[in-house]
Parts: sequence; structure tokens; C-alpha cells
Amino acid sequence: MRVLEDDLFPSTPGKVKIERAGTMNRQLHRCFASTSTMFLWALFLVAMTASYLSFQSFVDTSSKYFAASWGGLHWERQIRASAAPRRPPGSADGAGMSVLVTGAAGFVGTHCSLALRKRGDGVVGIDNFNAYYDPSLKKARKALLSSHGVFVVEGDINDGRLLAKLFDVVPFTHVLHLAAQAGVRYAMENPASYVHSNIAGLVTLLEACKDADPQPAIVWASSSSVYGLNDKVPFSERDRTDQPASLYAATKKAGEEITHTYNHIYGLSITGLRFFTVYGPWGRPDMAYFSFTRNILQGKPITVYRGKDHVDLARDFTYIDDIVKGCLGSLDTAGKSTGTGGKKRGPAAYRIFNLGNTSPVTVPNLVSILEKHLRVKAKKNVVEMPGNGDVPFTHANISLAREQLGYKPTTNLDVGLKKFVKWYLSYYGYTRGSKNFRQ
Ligand SMILES: O=C(O)[C@H]1O[C@H](OP(=O)(O)OP(=O)(O)OC[C@H]2O[C@@H](n3ccc(=O)[nH]c3=O)[C@H](O)[C@@H]2O)[C@H](O)[C@@H](O)[C@@H]1O
Repeated sequence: MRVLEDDLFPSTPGKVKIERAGTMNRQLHRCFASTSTMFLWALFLVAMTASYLSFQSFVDTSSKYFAASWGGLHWERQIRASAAPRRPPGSADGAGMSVLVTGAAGFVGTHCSLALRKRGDGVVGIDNFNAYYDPSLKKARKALLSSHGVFVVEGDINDGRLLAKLFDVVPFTHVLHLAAQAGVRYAMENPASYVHSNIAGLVTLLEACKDADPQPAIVWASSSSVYGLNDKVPFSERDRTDQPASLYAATKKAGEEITHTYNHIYGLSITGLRFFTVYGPWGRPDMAYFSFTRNILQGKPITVYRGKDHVDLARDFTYIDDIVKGCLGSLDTAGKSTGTGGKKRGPAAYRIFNLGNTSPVTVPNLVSILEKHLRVKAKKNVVEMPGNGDVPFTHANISLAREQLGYKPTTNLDVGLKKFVKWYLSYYGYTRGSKNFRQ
């Protein structure tokens, strides 16, 4: 109390100087005292920050290893159970296969996994549930798979440790590789995601496959988009594919070259499937038939692209059940991989097939069919096709797949879209007139 008063109010004017000097001393002293206090506080704060940061990095690192959504005895038991074939003993088509399906919670992945499971093959799925489109649809597909005894691991094909672990737990006979960054036009928005999934992810997967013992046979999804600016119709596997029109197409084409390398060096059996605009129930919301349906029902306009000189765009739209038959046919006829321990022991099959419908339909016709099944007129904005990677038309020649896989598409666009619309209305809970959507 005294010090405080002294400092603030000198007792006699004559002593001001002396007192001031004394005060200054005290102030200096206090100043030094407060500087050292500040220094101590600063030191304390630095120490706190450092320990916080190192704790954070420990949390980050440890979460990679300890909080991963995979691993452990229970997890391994689930994987083994899901991978075990359950074909009836003595069935004509052998013991059944164990298939690792990548992108299992995707559109084609879900349908193929279910079909394999239903005929008694073992299936384990892997999917990263990314947010390219509504992940709740992917979760719903996962729940559907789970109700049929198919286990889906939440993980990324770029995670080499996870893949190695999966091959450690199960000697998969086949890999059906469908995980990819899909979509032609989105490649201009997010090019890196295509490199990440379709190039880096593919290589990580192939590395795991070539290291696996036994090596699995691989069937994977390429795309009709590899034909790019090819204008010779219908597209045959022998046609040129060196003029991609989008980065998406370029990454799929790169995938064909990369898989060839792994076939050549390591003896991996490879089948690449060029899918032609696949559609159907549980489909992808980013695709035109799906987003058109949503907009038409909500009374919103749709944008219909048109080619140069007012030519309509056309696609060889292929129904999902036909694609599933092509995928299973490819798995059934895939020759074995020949390598072991990362070493090739002999030549292995390298195949590429078109899986299309062989009857292209124009986009305005697609819209008319949807209008018919939805019983709602579309509000159409017709605009010239922007230069965003689209190609004017696709048309598959499927003679190779017919010969070697017994592939024969049976569903036309009218029938297929009717089935899609039925699924769409049941899934999103639309009751006609009430516009009661759940999206
Ligand atoms: O088969 C393939 O290779 C590809 O098929 C589809 O790609 P795409 O044929 O472009 O399918 P959609 O995006 O559904 O487009 C279909 C047609 O509708 C047109 N479209 C699309 C969107 C739109 O708003 N308006 C419109 O007229 C497109 O130009 C195209 O002609 C898939 O999205 C790709 O992942 C796949 O690899």
C-alpha cells in the first residue's frame, strides 16, 4: 500500500527530484520485474503451444494407426466370412470365387457385388464414401449389401497398407476394380481427383495385386470415353483411342496402358471393360438421366446440350443388369495371373471389351422417355454443347464381348428407364402431386 502511494504522490515538493530518481529506480525495477514476468509468461505460452502442437501431431499420427476404421480380430473375422464362397457343394460352376470389389458402394459396384453374392461367390467391398455425390446414397447401398452378407470396408485404394492387409487376410481369386473418379465434365473442376483415384489409386491397387500370393485376376472399369474424337462407328476395340476429349478419358486411357505394363512385367491377368453410359436403379445422381428426373419432378428446368449445326447428342445408354452380366462373364472367363512374389512366371491374359447396348439414343429422346414415365413435361433449355470434354455420340460394337463373354444386352432404354423411375420414386418417397421429396 505504501509503495503504491509513494510512487503516485511524492510526499514533499523538495524531494521531488530525489524522490523521482527513487521512483524511477523502483519503476525500472518494476519494469524489469514485469519484463521478466512477461518473459516467463511468453516462455510458458511457447511451451504450451509446442506441447499442444506435438500432441496434435501425435493424435494425427496415432489416429492413422490406432483409430483407423479397419483392423482387429473382429474385423478380420467379418472379412473372412464375407469372402467365403457359398456355392452349393457339387454345383456345376465350381467352388466359387473370392472377389475384392473396389468402389463397392458405387452404382456398378453395388449391383455386381449383389449379383456375385446371390450366386454364391464370396465378396468383400472397399469404398472411400467420398462426397463427389451424396454419400447417404452410398451408405444406403452399403446397408443393402450388408443385408445380403456383403461386408464393405471403409477405406481408400490409395491406402497400400489396408490393401496389403486385405490380401493377407483373404487369398482373393479376383479383383473387380470399379473405384474411380467418374464423370466427364467434373474433370475441369477437380482435375486432381482424377489423377488421385484413376492413376495413383490404380497403381497402388496393382502393386498390392502383384505382391499378393496368389495373385488375383483383375477385371476393371475403363470407359467408352477413351474413344474420344474417334468418328468411326460403331466403336470397335481395335479403333484408335489416342485422342481423348477429357481428362477423365485420358486417365482411363492411361489406366489401360498402366494395366498393360503390370500384365507384361508381373503376369497379372487383366480385363478392361469399356462401359457405355450405364444407367439404372441405384444410379449416379451426377448423370444426365438421374439429374433430369430430379429436376423434372421438382418443376426445375433441365439443360439439354446440342452439337454443332443443331445435331442432337447421342449415347449408347446401357442398362445396369446388362453391364453386371458383362462383368460377371469377364470374371468367369478371366485366365489366372501367373506371377508369384512379384515375379512373372509366364504370359497372362490381357483383354479389353466394349460393354454397350449397340443402339444409341439421342438426349432429346431420353428426355421424352423420362417425360412419359414421370408423366410430367420437362422445362428444357437447349444450349450448344460447351467445350467441356463431352463427345457428340457413342456407339459400341460388342462382337468381341459377345464371342468371348457371351455378352448380350437385353434391356432397351424405354424399359430400363421405366425401372429406374420406379426405383427413384420409391427411394426418394415422391408421391405424385405432393412434391414430397427426401433428397
Ligand atoms: O460411358 C462412359 O464412358 C461415361 O458415361 C457417362 O458419361 P456421359 O456419357 O457423358 O453421361 P452423362 O453425363 O449422363 O451425359 C449423357 C448425355 O447427356 C448430355 N447432358 C448431360 C448433362 C446435362 O445437363 N445435359 C446434357 O444434355 C451429355 O452431353 C451427354 O450427351 C459417365 O458419367 C462416365 O463416368 C462414363 O465413363
